[in-house]
Amino acid sequence: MTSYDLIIRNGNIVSADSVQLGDIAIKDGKIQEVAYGRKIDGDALKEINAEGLHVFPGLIDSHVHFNEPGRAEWEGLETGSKSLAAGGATTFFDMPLNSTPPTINAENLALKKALADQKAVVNPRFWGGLVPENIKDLKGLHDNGVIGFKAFMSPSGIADFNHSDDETIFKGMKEIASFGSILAVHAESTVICEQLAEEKISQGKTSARDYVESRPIISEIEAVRRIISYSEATGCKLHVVHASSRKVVKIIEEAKQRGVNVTVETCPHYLALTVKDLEEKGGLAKCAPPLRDEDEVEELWAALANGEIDVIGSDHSPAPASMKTITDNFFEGWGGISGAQSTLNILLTEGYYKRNLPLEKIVKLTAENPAKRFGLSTKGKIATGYDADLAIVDLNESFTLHNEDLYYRHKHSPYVGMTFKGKVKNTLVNGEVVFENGKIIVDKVQ
Ligand SMILES: NC(=O)N[C@H]1NC(=O)NC1=O
Ligand SMILES: [Zn+2]
Ligand SMILES: [Zn+2]
Repeated sequence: MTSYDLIIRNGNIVSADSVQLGDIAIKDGKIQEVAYGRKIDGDALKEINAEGLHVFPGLIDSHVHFNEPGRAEWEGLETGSKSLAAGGATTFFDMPLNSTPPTINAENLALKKALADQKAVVNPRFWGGLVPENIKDLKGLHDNGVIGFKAFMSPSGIADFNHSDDETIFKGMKEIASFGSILAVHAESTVICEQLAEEKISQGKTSARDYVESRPIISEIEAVRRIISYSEATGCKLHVVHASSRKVVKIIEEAKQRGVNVTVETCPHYLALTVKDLEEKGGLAKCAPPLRDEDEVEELWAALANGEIDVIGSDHSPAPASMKTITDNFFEGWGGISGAQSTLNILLTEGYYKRNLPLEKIVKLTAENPAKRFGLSTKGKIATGYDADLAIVDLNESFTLHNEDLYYRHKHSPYVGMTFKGKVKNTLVNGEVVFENGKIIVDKVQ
């Protein structure tokens, strides 16, 4: 009589507070037992020998744009989720925009959910959108299970997803607070960014540096200060996405200390790339907020080490190569980085190896914290009763990322050419091996 579906033997099990040798037994998609320092008795249909390897809780990517339905020529739920699995991620929260129709009412959410059920190889979850037109639809989205709501404080770059003026944000936050959900914001100041861009363009200043200067850190700070005030006035929980600088993080830190219910995310690109990369790699490295200079990058790592940042999300926002090619005008071309497959690689190589960021902190930022913040009560931990969402990693294996290694619909990324130390060997989703020996081995999530 077989007692388990799968036993992972002798792995270094990484949690938010320790790295310990042990066995993990799995049945019916759940972790049945975690045994530290001893062998689990019983047998299983399959065993994985994880000797010399590290077992992480699968990453929860709180921020991706997979663009289906409606813009599958940019990315898709299949290619996007496969890239996550190849990078050790087991759950994603898809953003409401870049898909058409955007996820701004329950009907549109149902369309996206149905597609994800058919195509995703890791667990899908969805953000709803807050736009000036849909305050009345927020409750319906909430009742249908969205993680929370996403609003843009500055133009989104997408015609069918309007950014929210202050009136909309305030009204929306009151409504979202009434049913206890959370608002995630893209926080840049419309006034600052638009006027600076106009000035630059009218003077013919369109270099990478000009683009960066048109979206300065103070523009993020201004928007974050405003939205924190609105959170304090409405009682609405707040999550600031893609902070590019520790100066932004500091504002949030101060608010937390006053008791404001606010968290902050940053992205691998703000930790691994600088303005120099934007100058060298061109459109591939264009995003908003833009990449910053080296000293800002180091400060952001310090903030991570110091526990000032809650969550790392990839903000994977891809587009076809033709839209990422910039010859001389950096105000043109798509702002959005293809990176979902590389989050753990960056945290291990640039964080753990280069800057002594403990593995435990990586687990906190990529699994435990997002699970807690966004109410995924059975995810984010390797413990009895939790979903068996796992990434098994060889910390000693190095590789150079090539275009053909990417599972994206468009096989490009600013990380191509980088050499990483730490390679994902297996990814398990709900107890099922979805990625093994460098290959995706399932068609959809079980
Ligand atoms: N629409 C969209 O995906 N925008 C994203 N891209 C980016 O670089 N920042 C964003 O907010
Ligand atoms: Zn954004
Ligand atoms: Zn985004």
